[in-house]
Amino acid sequence: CGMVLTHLNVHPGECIAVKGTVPPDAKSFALNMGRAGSDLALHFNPRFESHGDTCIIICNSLQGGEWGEEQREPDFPFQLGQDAKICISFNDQELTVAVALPGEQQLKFPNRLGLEAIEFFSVEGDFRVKSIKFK
Ligand SMILES: C=CCO[C@@H]1O[C@H](CO)[C@@H](O[C@@H]2O[C@H](CO)[C@H](O)[C@H](OCc3cn(Cc4cccc(/C=C/CN=C(N)N)c4)nn3)[C@H]2O)[C@H](O)[C@H]1NC(C)=O
Repeated sequence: CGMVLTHLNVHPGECIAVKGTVPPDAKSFALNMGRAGSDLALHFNPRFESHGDTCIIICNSLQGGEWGEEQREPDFPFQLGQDAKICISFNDQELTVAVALPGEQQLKFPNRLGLEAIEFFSVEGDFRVKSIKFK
């Protein structure tokens, strides 16, 4: 039910810079990127309180509609009610998610799909996008 961008053709070395706000009552949001909604190199899912998880970032891939093995990141830079700036880039080895607001944190996730271009990008759940820039 969130924003969906397609036909993006983002290549290694370029980045997707998303700015937005986390609502004060947020439970969870997700940034998804890859070839299509069912073919994600990265599902980046900060959980404030969801699925029994509290303040943890879940990363995973989705191939042909099947989830891979979760990567669970306890370093949690997001704060309820605060703005956030998230820059996503990738190469043949990994995807990098740099959270520049609040704080400064980088998170890496293997490029399991061997993705060569990010065509699809979506935002789901409790995150109000203010701007998206392609750099
Ligand atoms: C312990 C039992 C077995 O283990 C659990 O098994 C679950 C099912 O596999 C995993 O959960 C799954 O994990 C996946 C990643 O791996 C995806 O995140 C998936 O969600 C897909 C999905 C996305 N979307 C859209 C969306 C995304 C974010 C927020 C909202 C809406 C927020 C509404 N806002 C409110 N209410 N304020 C909506 N919906 N579903 C989630 O179901 C758990 O992690 C896992 N837990 C552990 C500890 O292992």
